[in-house]
Amino acid sequence: MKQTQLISNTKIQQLLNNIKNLDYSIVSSYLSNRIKNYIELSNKKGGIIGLSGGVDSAVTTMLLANATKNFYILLMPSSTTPKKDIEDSLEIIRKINAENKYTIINIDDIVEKISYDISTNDKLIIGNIKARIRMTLLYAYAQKLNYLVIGTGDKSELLLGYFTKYGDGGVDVLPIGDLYKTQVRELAKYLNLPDYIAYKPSSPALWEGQTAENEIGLSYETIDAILYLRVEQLMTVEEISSELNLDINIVSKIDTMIRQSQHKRLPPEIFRLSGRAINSDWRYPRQWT
Ligand SMILES: Nc1ncnc2c1ncn2[C@@H]1O[C@H](COP(=O)(O)OP(=O)(O)OC[C@H]2O[C@@H]([n+]3cccc(C(=O)O)c3)[C@H](O)[C@@H]2O)[C@@H](O)[C@H]1O
Ligand SMILES: Nc1ncnc2c1ncn2[C@@H]1O[C@H](COP(=O)(O)OP(=O)(O)OP(=O)(O)O)[C@@H](O)[C@H]1O
Ligand SMILES: [Mg+2]
Repeated sequence: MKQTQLISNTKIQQLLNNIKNLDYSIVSSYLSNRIKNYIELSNKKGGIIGLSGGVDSAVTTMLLANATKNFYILLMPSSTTPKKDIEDSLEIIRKINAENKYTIINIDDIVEKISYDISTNDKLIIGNIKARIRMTLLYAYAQKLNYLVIGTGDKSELLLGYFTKYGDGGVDVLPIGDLYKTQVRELAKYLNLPDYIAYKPSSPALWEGQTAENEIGLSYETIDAILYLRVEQLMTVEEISSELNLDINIVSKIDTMIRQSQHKRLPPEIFRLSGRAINSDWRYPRQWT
């Protein structure tokens, strides 16, 4: 089915109107407060963030700047970063008066060195290396400043596993991790970000011309409608297909992506030998506190 057909699907549009219908003033102040508290509870001084010029990092940067004056921003362009994304990032930095709180580090040399050493020109492998180099730089800066690494993943990407494991997924906290992409765009508008950022087509920019919707093969409108019915309403794949008038293979594809990316959302599996294996359920015992 063509994407235009999917976007003009009125059932999807109606559902999206519901999904988007949040009080963004409350969402915004709640999330900034949570960032502030989380930094304090972690005994850290502030937060560091990678700003790409995309809507997720733009929104999270605004929330961080509203949470604390102790924030720092890294721009880490590579040869595949569009110039416009760097300009848009600098525009956001001006908007929040953070001209003395950012650094630009071009990652091309490091990427080239690693790609050469492992003899690869595979765009996916190199793309994931880029994401992990950015993570490495953010953690180095975080330690230098005694800050936390503030992640930018949204609920749609987290559910689909559309991120690099231990790359952009390697962060300390995910402030917008419970907002679908379509909700993040609404929050961007509430935060007075310009439309060209709020509605910028999502792209990891890991290779030239890459866009999330092309790589996944569906629009975020369709993705979010399916995710919402599957995750919040617990509907079956068949029910969603009939509810949204969508080919069952499309719904199945999203369902499979959620299932196959579970490992990215959890700490590494530990093979249990004792009664107290330190797996994802384990918490230190209450009596310790
Ligand atoms: N069942 C399993 N249990 C435990 N580990 C498992 C596993 N299956 C794979 N793995 C491990 O996971 C690795 C694959 O995961 P990963 O390395 O992430 O690689 P992969 O999922 O193949 O690629 C990352 C995807 O995320 C997209 N991305 C990346 C970065 C940023 C953004 C963005 O939106 O900005 C999007 C990127 O375009 C690409 O489509 C495997 O090489 C393997 O090591
Ligand atoms: N050139 C870059 N400079 C700094 N950080 C970057 C850069 N590219 C990616 N990142 C970091 O990796 C994160 C993941 O990228 P991703 O493309 O998912 O997010 P986004 O660009 O903020 O929004 P969108 O998903 O809509 O494109 C970014 O939010 C940002 O924190
Ligand atoms: Mg992007």
